[in-house]
Amino acid sequence: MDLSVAQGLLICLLILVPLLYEWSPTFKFFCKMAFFYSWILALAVLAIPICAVRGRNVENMKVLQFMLLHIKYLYGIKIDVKGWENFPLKEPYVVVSNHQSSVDLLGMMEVLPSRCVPIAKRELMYAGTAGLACWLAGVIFINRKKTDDAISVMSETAQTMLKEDVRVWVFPEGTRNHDGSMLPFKRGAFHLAVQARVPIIPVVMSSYKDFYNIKENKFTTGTCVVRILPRIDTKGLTPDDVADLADHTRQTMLSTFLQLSSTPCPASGEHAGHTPCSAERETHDVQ
Ligand SMILES: CCCCCC/C=C\CCCCCCCCCC(=O)SCCNC(=O)CCNC(=O)[C@H](O)C(C)(C)COP(=O)(O)OP(=O)(O)OC[C@H]1O[C@@H](n2cnc3c(N)ncnc32)[C@H](O)[C@@H]1OP(=O)(O)O
Ligand SMILES: CCCCCCCC/C=C\CCCCCCCC(=O)OC[C@@H](O)COP(=O)(O)O
Repeated sequence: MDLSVAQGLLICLLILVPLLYEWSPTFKFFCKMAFFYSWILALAVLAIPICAVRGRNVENMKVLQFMLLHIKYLYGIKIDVKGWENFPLKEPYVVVSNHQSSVDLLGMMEVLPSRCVPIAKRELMYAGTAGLACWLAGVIFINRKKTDDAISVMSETAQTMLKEDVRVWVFPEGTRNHDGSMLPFKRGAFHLAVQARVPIIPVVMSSYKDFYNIKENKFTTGTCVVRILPRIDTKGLTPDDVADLADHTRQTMLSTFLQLSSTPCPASGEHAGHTPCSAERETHDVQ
């Protein structure tokens, strides 16, 4: 290509891209998401050799946490954490949290306790450098398509938690949920807590609707409130109690989520397990 044509094209791009970025919310959203994932992949390149020195080790999660903490500043997202005192200082526990989007990574890194590893879908292990960094940091991968395999990994995890003093972070909805509510909870996290006889610490991240909406291609600056709720003990519970434990935890988290997000009452029956939100607001007194 003629040099002057190439220069002309480059100049056009340099002018057009910023203009498009300002004018088209869709383009802006796409750029912000693309940068989010690319930046994480690039940071992982730095993290891998540092983590590799220790080998696969939960202490490496501190390296990832430290390297990811600044991303909220790049995106102008303020994270307001309340309830730090509810994280027990010493013992292992299972953290359960709502899952709206990959942006949850920011809130998660803000409050991730020491020696705490997330349970993630197996596909994440193959996400290039990010997958390798996660593996080195001890992220527990489960195959969601093979329930028996997932259950046996979680049973092994119960042993590991006690033997190696590890905490586990689970998204009990089992998938991302963009609709401003919470899906019914899967039971793995609750079986895990009952098997290991450790408490559950619910963590609720407020709705991103004011600054992030995948359907509307919206990604602006904003504030997310992260609320760490009081522990829910599981001592003396048996597998027969797991369903009630999961329902109780979900009700507590959902009512907190609605309060934090000031979500208007969803139409009844939007998801199985919902109670009218006005009733929830009355019955749950957020700490
Ligand atoms: C610096 C650079 C850094 C670079 C990269 C860094 C990037 C990030 C840093 C790390 C951060 C990573 C963040 C990763 C987040 C990823 C989030 C996710 O991937 S979410 C998706 C994966 N997680 C989950 O799915 C967890 C929740 N799922 C469950 O708990 C499920 O129950 C299950 C997966 C165990 C099984 O699901 P399913 O097949 O759908 O079946 P169910 O209906 O739920 O259960 C079937 C019956 O089995 C019973 N059950 C479940 N678990 C157990 C168990 N452990 N023991 C015994 N029985 C169990 C369950 O009760 C059901 O029986 P029932 O009779 O119906 O009650
Ligand atoms: C050479 C291969 C290149 C692969 C490029 C992959 C790009 C990925 C880049 C970075 C990974 C960042 C990790 C962010 C973690 C976000 C966790 C997340 O949100 O997982 C989704 C999972 O909870 C539920 O998945 P689904 O909603 O069921 O789906």
